[in-house]
Amino acid sequence: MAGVAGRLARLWCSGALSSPLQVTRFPALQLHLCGPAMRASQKDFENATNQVKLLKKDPGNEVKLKLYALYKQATEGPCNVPKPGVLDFINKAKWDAWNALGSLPKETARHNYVDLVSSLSASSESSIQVTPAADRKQPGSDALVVTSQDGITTITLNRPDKKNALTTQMYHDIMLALEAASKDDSAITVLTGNGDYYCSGNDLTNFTDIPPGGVEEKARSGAVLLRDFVDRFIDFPKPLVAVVNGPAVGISVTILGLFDIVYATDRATFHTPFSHLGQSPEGCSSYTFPKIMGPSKATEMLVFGKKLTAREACTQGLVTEVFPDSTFQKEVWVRLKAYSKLPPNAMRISKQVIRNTEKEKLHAINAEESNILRERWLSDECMNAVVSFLSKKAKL
Ligand SMILES: CCCCC/C=C/CC(=O)SCCNC(=O)CCNC(=O)[C@H](O)C(C)(C)COP(=O)(O)OP(=O)(O)OC[C@H]1O[C@@H](n2cnc3c(N)ncnc32)[C@H](O)[C@@H]1OP(=O)(O)O
Repeated sequence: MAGVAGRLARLWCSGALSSPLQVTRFPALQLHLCGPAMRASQKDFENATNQVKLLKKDPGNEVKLKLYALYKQATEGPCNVPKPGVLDFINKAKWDAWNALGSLPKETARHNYVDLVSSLSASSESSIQVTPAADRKQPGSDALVVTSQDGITTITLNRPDKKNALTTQMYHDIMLALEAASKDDSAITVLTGNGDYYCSGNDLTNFTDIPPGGVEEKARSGAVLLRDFVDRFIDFPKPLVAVVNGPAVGISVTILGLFDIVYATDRATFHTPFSHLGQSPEGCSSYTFPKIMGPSKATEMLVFGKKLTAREACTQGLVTEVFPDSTFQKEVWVRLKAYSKLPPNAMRISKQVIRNTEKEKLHAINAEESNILRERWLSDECMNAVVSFLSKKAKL
């Protein structure tokens, strides 16, 4: 906590807060850092110190540390008191945050304090419970719905009439949603589907949208998109949970190996029919599946296209737990709400400890799988399979 607050505060002093999230979340502050200095009066400052006591929402420890540091800097100037001992966690975190402000002038600190309180007051006036996070970029269509509630950001695939097949736009939107979720206040991020399917994988009509550069260009851009998409899952910093509400196909199955928890209804099935489609595994499954379930079970799925029931997938370690369909939603959300109340920083750090050693390897595997698929997409085997599906001659 102290480290995060310290780093934030140092960035703050250096004027280097530049990500879109920070820009939108603290617009007034950003204006102050980047534009001409406007000064807050002593009266504004006193009003802000009163206003802060009236906030309806707890702004969280990181923000409280920032407020503390700015208040001390504004009233006492640079930190010159002795550093508390390492075991005095709270006072040490406060000291770190204050000390990180360095020689920031008192009146700048006063101004930043007023701006911060005013941005907090504005956001705490909202009484809406279920909202897309205020600073989240909205997806480009309603095929993806993103909500935040109870410390959980939920990304819902919302094309039930097409079994939640992933269009090119949806890949982009999911990447945007993950990026926003990685920076928002939620503790946990969930991916789920609306309707009877979780996801039927890549929308096969994506293959019909051929650019002027022809099929080679299509395959090249598809491989770049696939690689970027899977990279977001590899790098996602918070606990990532799949709530598999029904059958899952193709890429929606393979990326499950990059999730931290997979909860499934007993109605779900897991199907990766790559050979049938003239394609090859993606989503790092060529590495994660053999690791999770052993090479021969992975081969049955990824090479022979064996469809697993939810219970089989659970026995093989791909699914964490299976729930009866009748109680699935209720049981899963009760559980996730309880998890979301755990200290978010501790969860994030524990995830890093579990996952970070493999990240480099996963990125390399993702690059390799995407390259191989680029060639597969140009093969007769793949083109014939897509044409068969599109002409309604073949279904899985
Ligand atoms: C950036 C690019 C990255 C690429 C990454 C690569 C990923 C690889 C994969 O994901 S491979 C998996 C591809 N998916 C499939 O092959 C599934 C194809 N769909 C089916 O076989 C069936 O639709 C089904 C088994 C999923 C469901 O069958 P059911 O009979 O229950 O339902 P319908 O077939 O009537 O489906 C309803 C409508 O939905 C359309 N649809 C379903 N899935 C897809 C899909 N993947 N792509 C495109 N369209 C899909 C289906 O055509 C129906 O549409 P209609 O009502 O207009 O007829």
